[in-house]
Amino acid sequence: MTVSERLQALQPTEIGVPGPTSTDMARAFRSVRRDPLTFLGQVQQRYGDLVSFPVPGAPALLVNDPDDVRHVLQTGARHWGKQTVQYAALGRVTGPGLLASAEPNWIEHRRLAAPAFHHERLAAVSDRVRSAADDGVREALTSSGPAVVDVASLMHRIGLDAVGRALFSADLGGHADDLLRASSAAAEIVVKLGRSILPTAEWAPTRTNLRLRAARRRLDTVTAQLMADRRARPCAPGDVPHGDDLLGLLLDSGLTDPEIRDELVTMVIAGHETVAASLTWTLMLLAEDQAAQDRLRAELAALPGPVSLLDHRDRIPWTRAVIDEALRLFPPAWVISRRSDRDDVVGGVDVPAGTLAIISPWLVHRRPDVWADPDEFRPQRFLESGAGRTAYLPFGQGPRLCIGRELALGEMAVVLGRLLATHHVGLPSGPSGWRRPAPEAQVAVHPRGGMPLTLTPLSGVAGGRRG
Ligand code: HEM
Repeated sequence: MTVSERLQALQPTEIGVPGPTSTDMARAFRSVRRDPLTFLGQVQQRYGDLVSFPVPGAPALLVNDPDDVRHVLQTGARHWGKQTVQYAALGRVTGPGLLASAEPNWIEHRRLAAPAFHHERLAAVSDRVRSAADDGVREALTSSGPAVVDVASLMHRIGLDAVGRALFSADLGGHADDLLRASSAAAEIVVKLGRSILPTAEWAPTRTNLRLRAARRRLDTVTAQLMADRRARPCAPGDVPHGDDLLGLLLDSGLTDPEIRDELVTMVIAGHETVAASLTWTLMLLAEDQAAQDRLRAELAALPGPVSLLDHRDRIPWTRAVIDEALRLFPPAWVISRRSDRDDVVGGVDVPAGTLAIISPWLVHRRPDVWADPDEFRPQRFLESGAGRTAYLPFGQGPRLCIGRELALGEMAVVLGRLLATHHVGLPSGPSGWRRPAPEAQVAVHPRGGMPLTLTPLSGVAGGRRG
């Protein structure tokens, strides 16, 4: 039976919610796989805020209304867990680490990891994140004149380095290439598995399984090395035995080595792909909007010292508004899924236990009833009180809210601060010949084919633009 025939044979559970039929899905199969963001947008436009997809067994619903989203992720969260294809696929790389875990003991792991993300801890690692940004910029930008640079790959490198230095106190330099390759390969396979409608057995020697195993082996080697290096490190009397960063906390927590490995891999994958993607889109938006870029540079230059991981909280409102708006337009986590463990009501409709809820921040953030001119880049809206906050979830909502939120927002401000203090960001072909790279929904939303932007040292910018 072909994929198309299998799709047509699916028997959805009828719950009286409109949505595409099996035949529609079979016809759209290729475009769904190629560009799920456009497909979801079209489906929402056609069928409304609650859309049913034809999958076998329990219903699958696209949930768009902000109140319904809050019900699934927050108020009713106890009964909407992570037993979904999306997280099962991720779990094949990260194991039951914090992000993929569908287990009730997830909360214990969260409590163990939380101190590594507390404010005092973030304040203490600001210097390290700054160094990661400085080193990345220095290595990549050696030219004294304008250079067209793929900022997507530059931000990947800096994002990975920053996570390593902030959470493992480790310069991942020696491992960076290996980790980048392994985590990108793993991420690509996770996406493929997550979209596959025909599950393959994990043991089967398929090309995907073999590549996944190779990526896992590389991730295992690097994390084992990180643990061994830390255990071998001498500890001064009175010090926390293995250090007070995330790696130290985990090593002293009583978790087993495989459990620690799962958390480390989770942080590497969750922590660098997302931040790198957010920074990439933010830089594109700033290259398109020179006034916003100048204002951000001026705000950061007016700080009494270098940008810290906590400044985004209240000291740099414009920079924070730019970041918030970039995360609205390009939320890296474009889809969040949950499955109910009991009968429930969503959007006024009775849904049975086992219902799958698909929530797309990409769609919620573009609701014209909440966000005026939703496709426009207008950071100012975040300076106006209460603007659209109920329909804003780049970091999720409820108990599974991103644990790395503060670190990510701080990192973005620090990296933007360091890069824009020395460089002007522009469009390679000038505004008239510029076409945005298409957003591609992978584990995070990345620009297809990279993001070439022109970076010019400030001394070399025409008119002597200064930060
Ligand atoms: C701009 C950057 C980031 C974005 C947009 C983002 C987005 C998200 C979202 C939407 C969730 C919730 C997923 C769900 O509810 O199913 C999440 C969870 C999570 N994120 Fe992030 N994230 C970012 C940065 C980070 C960083 C820097 C780290 C760590 C280094 C991190 C680690 C995690 C973990 C461990 C979870 C699972 C938390 C739990 O379930 O208890 N994230 N993130």
